Amino acid sequence: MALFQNLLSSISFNHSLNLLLFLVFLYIADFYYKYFNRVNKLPGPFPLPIIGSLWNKRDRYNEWILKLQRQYGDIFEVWLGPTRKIYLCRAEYFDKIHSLNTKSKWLSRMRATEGTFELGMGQRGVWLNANVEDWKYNRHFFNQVMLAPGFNLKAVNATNKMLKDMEQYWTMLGKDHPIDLCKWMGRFTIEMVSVITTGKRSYSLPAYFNTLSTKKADILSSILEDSEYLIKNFEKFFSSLPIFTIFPYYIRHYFPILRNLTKIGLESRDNLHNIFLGIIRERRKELEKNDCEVSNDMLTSLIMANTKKNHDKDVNYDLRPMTDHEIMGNILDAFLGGGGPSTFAVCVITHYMCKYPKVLQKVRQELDSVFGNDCNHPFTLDDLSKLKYCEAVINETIRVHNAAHTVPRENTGSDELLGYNWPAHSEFMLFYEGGNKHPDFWKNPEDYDPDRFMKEDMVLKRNFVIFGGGLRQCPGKKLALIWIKGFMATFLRKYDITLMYDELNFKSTLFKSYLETMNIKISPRNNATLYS
Ligand code: HEM
Repeated sequence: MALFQNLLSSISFNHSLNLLLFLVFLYIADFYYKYFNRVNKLPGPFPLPIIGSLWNKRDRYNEWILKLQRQYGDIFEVWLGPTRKIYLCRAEYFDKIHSLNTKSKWLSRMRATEGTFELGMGQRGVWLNANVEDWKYNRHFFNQVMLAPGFNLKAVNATNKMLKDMEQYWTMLGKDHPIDLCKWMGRFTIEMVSVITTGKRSYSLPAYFNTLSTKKADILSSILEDSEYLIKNFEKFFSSLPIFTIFPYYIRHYFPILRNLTKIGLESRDNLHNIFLGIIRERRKELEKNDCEVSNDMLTSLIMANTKKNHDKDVNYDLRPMTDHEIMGNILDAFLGGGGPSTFAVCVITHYMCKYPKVLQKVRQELDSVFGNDCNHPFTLDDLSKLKYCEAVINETIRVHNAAHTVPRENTGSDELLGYNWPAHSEFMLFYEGGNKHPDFWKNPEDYDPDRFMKEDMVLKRNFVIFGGGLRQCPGKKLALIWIKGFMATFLRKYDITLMYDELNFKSTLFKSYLETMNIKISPRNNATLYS
């Protein structure tokens, strides 16, 4: 130890500087050695050490990638720091990755990082589970719940109820009170995911209402405090996710600012785990005690799956039952996957309905033809299936502004793709937004035109991807459509909406586009102005 201290004290400032310069030189040499010797050299912005290609980025992330697509074509590379990402921007390029083959080498979401493990996601659930076999096991149960008979009906009933509640709170706020649609929809999706996964409300709508009004929702304050606690922990958990996926352990834990954000992420992880493990254990006890009437929420289905108590004839006794931690992983992923993209879709649809009154008029004509004059009539699954023009509006809106503009995938074994041989763990970015706006397949791709989805156009169908594809495609697709169509059916047939801003001020990061806030005002629908 003393020898080491003597050695350190004998190093002069000049020596340290030289050592530092030497290390920087080594880093740069290593970076460019790897760059110039990479396999399958593709075009893309020339990378700089540390920042990679990011020096070239001047726009929102999705807009930058669209620009690179125009410049370099439908397959190019971008360096994020020392990591090479291969961007694919054309629907046919996704085909092999979207395979339905369970033995496919393209089922992994992204390379395992110790950060996602520390956050408790790399080892469980479906979204970031780094072990493909484990992902298959979890995804099997996730699908089973979402495809169960009765699931859609339950989702429709709960959506009707939550949207009515939200409407009541908006009415109580008064007609001049601005409504931050983004925040309200965020709360709505948490209520919905909570009911669907645990069978219980989160009360996040009344809890939010109470923060805005002097009138108070008639719910016990202890319940609302628990609800706010849950929401705040989810917010902290989600916002810390990039820190755990991008920064290595020592930088995350010891670098000022990042250190605090890491601490917040870990605290929220522990709090969420405590909440959900508590709920799971309580439900297990209830189920054991009652030998009960089984409700069809996700939690009960996951606890009962592959147990002797489950008398479902489809049960697969080869698979073992799930542990509490596995169940928790799936439930947390439903919260993680469900809220953001659906909230974004509802907000952007509302925005376009205000900017394109002719489209709104057609939406309302369809809603009126399905629901008649009764503005308060709850919608059924059958009603929603008749809303073909609303579906075209949803498709066109998500085509133009997709919350999930890019999805990552890696190959678990070396394989051929698009004429190149890729070593295992090459990192691909499926840029769905690029495919959905590709000028070879879409006429005037930047125009907002829902009518393009009203024709039987096989070329468009072939080139349109919003929920991903193959075995990893979005399991919440049907649920999201129920929420979004339900929102349109409830609010657009009944209210006129005014935007309290000019431009849609969305943000865009590596994988997602999102809004932080979107203020609107609503007033009862004025048919006279609409059809004049
Ligand atoms: C408009 C709404 C939505 C959009 C645009 C959307 C889009 C996507 C996309 C593009 C993927 C990746 C698919 C792939 O890798 O090919 C995905 C995955 C996923 N989504 Fe959604 N989603 C939406 C709503 C939902 C909802 C409501 C849920 C709630 C259950 C959900 C849960 C998930 C989960 C858990 C995954 C990960 C699946 C896996 O990796 O196996 N999503 N979503």
